[in-house]
Amino acid sequence: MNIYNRILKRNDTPVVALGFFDGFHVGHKKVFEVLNLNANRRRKVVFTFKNHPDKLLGLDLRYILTNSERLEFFEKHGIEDVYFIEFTKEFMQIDKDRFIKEILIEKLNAGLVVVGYDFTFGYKAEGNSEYLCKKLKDYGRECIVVDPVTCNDQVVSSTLIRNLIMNGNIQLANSMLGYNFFVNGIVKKGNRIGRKLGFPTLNIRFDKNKLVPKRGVYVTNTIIDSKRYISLTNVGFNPTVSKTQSIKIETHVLDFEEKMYGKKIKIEFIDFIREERKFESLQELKTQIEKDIEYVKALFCKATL
Ligand SMILES: Cc1cc2nc3c(=O)[nH]c(=O)nc-3n(C[C@H](O)[C@H](O)[C@H](O)COP(=O)(O)O)c2cc1C
Ligand SMILES: Nc1ncnc2c1ncn2[C@@H]1O[C@H](COP(=O)(O)OP(=O)(O)OP(=O)(O)O)[C@@H](O)[C@H]1O
Repeated sequence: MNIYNRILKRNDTPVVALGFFDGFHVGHKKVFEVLNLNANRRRKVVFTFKNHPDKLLGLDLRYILTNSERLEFFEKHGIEDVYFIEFTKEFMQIDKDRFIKEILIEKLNAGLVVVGYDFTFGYKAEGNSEYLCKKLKDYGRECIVVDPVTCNDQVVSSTLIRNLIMNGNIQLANSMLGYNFFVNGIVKKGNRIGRKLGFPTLNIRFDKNKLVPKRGVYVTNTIIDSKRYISLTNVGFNPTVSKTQSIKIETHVLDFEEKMYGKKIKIEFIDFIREERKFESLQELKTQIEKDIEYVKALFCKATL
């Protein structure tokens, strides 16, 4: 897959999907399915931004997928060329008609454009999918608008999924994503209290733009060297043992003892177990973690019956 940071003039007539696609949820997947089905041997292209437009407008936004994870999803779904553009104050000034004429027609030479029902574009998001298709047809180009994809009677969106994850509603978020929400990280040194407690944990360093689930304890899968292990993950400040205000993600992997510093792991979130609490003593924390582990072990026993 080619990644372009500038928009160069094309001579072929590619099929183009438009959007930010954070999370690559089931609605986004549908857009890509429609693109693939209608490509007819034309090159499959995505036009997207590196940074979310709302971030430039001052919103403190964390992403469901980091940029490299988002690019991986594009590649897995058949995309050949990505226009991965910085959303700047200058770009923001481009109005809807200039976007269609100068970018989609004169530069990308799009033969077909695929967007979802709620796609907006151009200065102040004044263009919508209906306007886009009408104009593209005037230029003799094809355009398809994908109907809203729903889950549990709700229209799926990146914003909704971010809120579910931030509120600990991982199961519904995962249904809407079509895969388990995950955080990739590199194992770093912790305070080495876990080992003393009898529950060693892998503490991770992760992308500062990655969305972090609500503080608490989760049932997770940890993927190490392509192997999947059942694990329990704590997201929070470890208030029982520390005064830090920076959020930590650490996972206790069941039946796993290896040294891991510097290695890459992936933590997939399955379900929220409980809030993170400040315990009066290490012994109370230890007793609670023992209960958490019993709870998770019982879950997986039932699952294998
Ligand atoms: C399953 C699990 C649940 C945890 N729950 C809490 C909690 O409720 N409150 C808390 O202060 N720390 C909690 N922790 C974090 C522990 O304080 C932390 O793992 C321990 O201090 C070891 O940290 P270290 O790896 O930096 O040495 C939890 C950790 C795990 C693995
Ligand atoms: N549920 C959905 N069904 C069909 N198409 C969708 C759905 N959600 C998004 N799309 C389409 O996917 C493309 C990328 O959308 P975008 O990145 O804005 O995601 P979003 O989920 O709509 O995000 P937000 O919550 O910020 O509105 C757009 O063309 C959009 O219309």
